[in-house]
Amino acid sequence: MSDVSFYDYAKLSAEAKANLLRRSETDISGFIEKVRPILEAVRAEGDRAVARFGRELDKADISEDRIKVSEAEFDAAFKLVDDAVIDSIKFSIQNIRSFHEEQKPPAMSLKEIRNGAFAGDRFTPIRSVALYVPRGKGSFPSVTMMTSVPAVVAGVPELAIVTPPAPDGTVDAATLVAARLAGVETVYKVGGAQAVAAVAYGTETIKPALKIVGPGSPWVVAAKRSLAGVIDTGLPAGPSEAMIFADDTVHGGLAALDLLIEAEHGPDSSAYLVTHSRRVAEEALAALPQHWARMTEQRVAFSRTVLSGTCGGIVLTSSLEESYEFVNAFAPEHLEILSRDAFAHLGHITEAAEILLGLHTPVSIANFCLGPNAVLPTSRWARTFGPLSVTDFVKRSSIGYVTAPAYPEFAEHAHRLAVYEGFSSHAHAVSPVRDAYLRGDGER
Ligand SMILES: NC(=O)c1ccc[n+]([C@@H]2O[C@H](COP(=O)([O-])OP(=O)(O)OC[C@H]3O[C@@H](n4cnc5c(N)ncnc54)[C@H](O)[C@@H]3O)[C@@H](O)[C@H]2O)c1
Ligand SMILES: N[C@H](CO)Cc1c[nH]c[nH+]1
Ligand SMILES: [Zn+2]
Repeated sequence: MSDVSFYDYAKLSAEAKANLLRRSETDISGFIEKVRPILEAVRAEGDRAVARFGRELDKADISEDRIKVSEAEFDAAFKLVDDAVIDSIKFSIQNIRSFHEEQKPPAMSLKEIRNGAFAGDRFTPIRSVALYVPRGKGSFPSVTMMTSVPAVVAGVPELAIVTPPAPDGTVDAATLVAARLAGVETVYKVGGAQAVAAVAYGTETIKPALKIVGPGSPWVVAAKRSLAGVIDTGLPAGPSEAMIFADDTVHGGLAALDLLIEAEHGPDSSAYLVTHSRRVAEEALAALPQHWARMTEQRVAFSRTVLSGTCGGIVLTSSLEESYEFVNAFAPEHLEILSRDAFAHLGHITEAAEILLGLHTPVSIANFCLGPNAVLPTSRWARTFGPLSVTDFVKRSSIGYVTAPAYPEFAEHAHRLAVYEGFSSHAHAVSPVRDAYLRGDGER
């Protein structure tokens, strides 16, 4: 297909290579401006603004008294969703739970640092967390599972899902089923920037939360960035992105098949095939029309936009080393290593949020049901952030305990350093003044 962006990597200038690293959300300043009045209205008017934006932006039949999903709506959802889909949700939740249980830190660990002096960590759940489940260019029971399961494993006592209402004023039925099966009781019908504001400030119906996690459109990303001083906004998860790394042991048609997985999310997705094999690149180009012929019109349009634009396409390198270089520079959200010897490449890749190995681990399996979390950092944040995990739902306190026999040695060193730094009270607290109190004859 001539309208697919094709890059001969070795021939690109440094500037052109840098341009390949851009994402649609790289410049989000326009959205920041546009969400400001939404955030302000929710802060000032609460439920009234939430319902109004639901009607205006989601075109939903929604009023202030129907923002919270009722028990009757949960019951109806279980009747609406096909039994086979409920089975798949249960299969996925089992795997996601099994994976995340391994991440649960011990409630407390103490190490004897020196004789009689102990130090360690204690982990306690964050008191309240909101889980953002998108619904615009798709419905996402999968995101419900990926956010809810680690939160429940962590033991967060106050959990609530926020998700946009559909035009008939309902929440996606499978999202409600997944929420209940994962152990989340509360769901609010609010999405976009107004959802982030509602859980940051609280409204008459919606309880404020300490943190919000979950991926979303640029509206959600912009609202999170704007309210980062009010609520903990967790790892930055924006529009989906994937890179398919293929060596010369695979068919390019298979690489094209997997390239389309994340390219179909929306026009703002990013999706690249990188290969040093011209045969693979040409087979991929030739296969795309066959794959498009099997897709829905909307998904063809999204993926064509992505693959023909500046955030997607095929990158032909001159060597495996150059392919590794491009992957690491891009730091993708999802990476497939499509090779009959995938483990041979793994050691060369350091910057990717999720690395899927071999011919039988397409992104789809990881998106839905393998177990690792599919809420992942986008926009090159994989260079410093990891996937959503149980640790995102707990906070760590340091614990220290010095016994009487260990105290004198520590006091001596602390006193010396306090004097050096010029802190007189710090020094007095570990001086003979303290010793007098400890003996029981302190100053009166
Ligand atoms: N990183 C991840 O783990 C991950 C997982 C799943 C999905 N995603 C990404 O999340 C995103 C989901 O986006 P989506 O659109 O499907 O759902 P969304 O829920 O994030 O966004 C839809 C909401 O945006 C708001 N909105 C839409 N148009 C607006 C306008 N003109 N003005 C103000 N607000 C407006 C509306 O309130 C609407 O409810 C996609 O980019 C997808 O690729 C990422
Ligand atoms: N690809 C998304 C994460 O970037 C997850 C997902 C859910 N459903 C489909 N895809
Ligand atoms: Zn996906």
